Amino acid sequence: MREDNVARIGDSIVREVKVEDAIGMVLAHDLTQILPGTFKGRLFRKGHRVSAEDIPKLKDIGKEHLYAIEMANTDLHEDDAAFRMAISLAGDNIALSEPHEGKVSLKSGITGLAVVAREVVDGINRLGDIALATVVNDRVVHVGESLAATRVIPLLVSEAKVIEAERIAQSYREKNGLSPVSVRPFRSLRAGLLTTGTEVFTGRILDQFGPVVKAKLEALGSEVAEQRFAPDDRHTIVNEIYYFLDQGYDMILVSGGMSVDPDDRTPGAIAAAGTDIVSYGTPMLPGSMLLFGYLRGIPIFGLPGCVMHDPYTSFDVLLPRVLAGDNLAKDDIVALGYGGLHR
Ligand SMILES: Nc1nc2c(c(=O)[nH]1)N[C@H]1C(S)=C(S)[C@@H](COP(=O)(O)OP(=O)(O)OC[C@H]3O[C@@H](n4cnc5c(N)ncnc54)[C@H](O)[C@@H]3O)O[C@H]1N2
Ligand code: MOO
Repeated sequence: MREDNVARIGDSIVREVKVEDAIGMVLAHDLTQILPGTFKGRLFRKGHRVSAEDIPKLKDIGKEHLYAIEMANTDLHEDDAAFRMAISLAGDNIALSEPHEGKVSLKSGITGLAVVAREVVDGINRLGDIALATVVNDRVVHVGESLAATRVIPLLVSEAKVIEAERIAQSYREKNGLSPVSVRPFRSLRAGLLTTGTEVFTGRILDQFGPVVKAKLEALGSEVAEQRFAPDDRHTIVNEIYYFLDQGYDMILVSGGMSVDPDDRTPGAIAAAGTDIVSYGTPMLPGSMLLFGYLRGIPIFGLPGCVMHDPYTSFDVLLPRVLAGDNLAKDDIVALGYGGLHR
């Protein structure tokens, strides 16, 4: 085996070996092929023993040299470092992928709400040489969906850096009693849905709110236990809200009549029923006319027409928070404005 070019990565010594001279050598890391539009992935796995047939394939992906590594015991291989960071971050309902091209993904084991501690993410990314990319906090994730991925930038990284990342994760865990990356499960709630609108009540037009709201709740493991209808009349709407309270439903939804017309009676009726209104008006588009409050401790939503029409509104942000058990306050609504323009 003829060796040229000896270098250091961290405290380790790496030798570049020409691929022609590498038959019998064991690959030190995954090797990636990219065929634009067709394929991007691992062509050779770490640990693969190079054979004569591999040489043209290695040249096709631009490899003229391979690394032979003498690892210092103060360094970690990219796969091992990424895996250790992932373990230190992972909490409830998280499953880890195998290391793949130096990357480990943290995936959800359930449908639930992502918990991602931004201070930990920023703290780890400030260290340099290691990368942690995540989804944003409070996002809905489904089974198998990635919340976060760890990756090391050089092939080998000083173990001290990984220990520092682990310390950041551990100190967050001690302070907050939960892991920096986890998934909160949803409660299964039974909701009453009151659909307002004289045009719907009288049969002039067909209800389109019911199917949309039912599908949204079911997708998160809850249900519309009963749907009722009311004309644009404040007294009737108040009485129907009390009917739902008497039934003991966990959540009350009132659709339609949320805007500025004289026939828009819903916000007034929800207030007249005695609701503690957290906010009427939500700084997100679509969904700005949404109302959220609590009536005798039961979450109650006033749902504007856009919920029926737009696939992603303020309802799609706040409903999962309620299902995860959050008690929403004014500041939670205020925070939706920044980044809340979706139309
Ligand atoms: N001048 C302004 N106009 C509007 C404003 C505003 O602030 N100033 N806000 C807009 C926003 S944002 C929304 S969202 C909409 C709708 O608000 P509403 O909740 O009051 O909706 P409605 O007036 O009740 O209905 C609008 C539209 O949808 C039809 N509808 C209602 N319910 C049903 C149902 N169950 N099934 C089928 N169709 C339904 C209704 O007949 C109307 O055609 O207001 C903007 N305008
Ligand atoms: O409540 Mo409207 O949503 O902003 O479309």
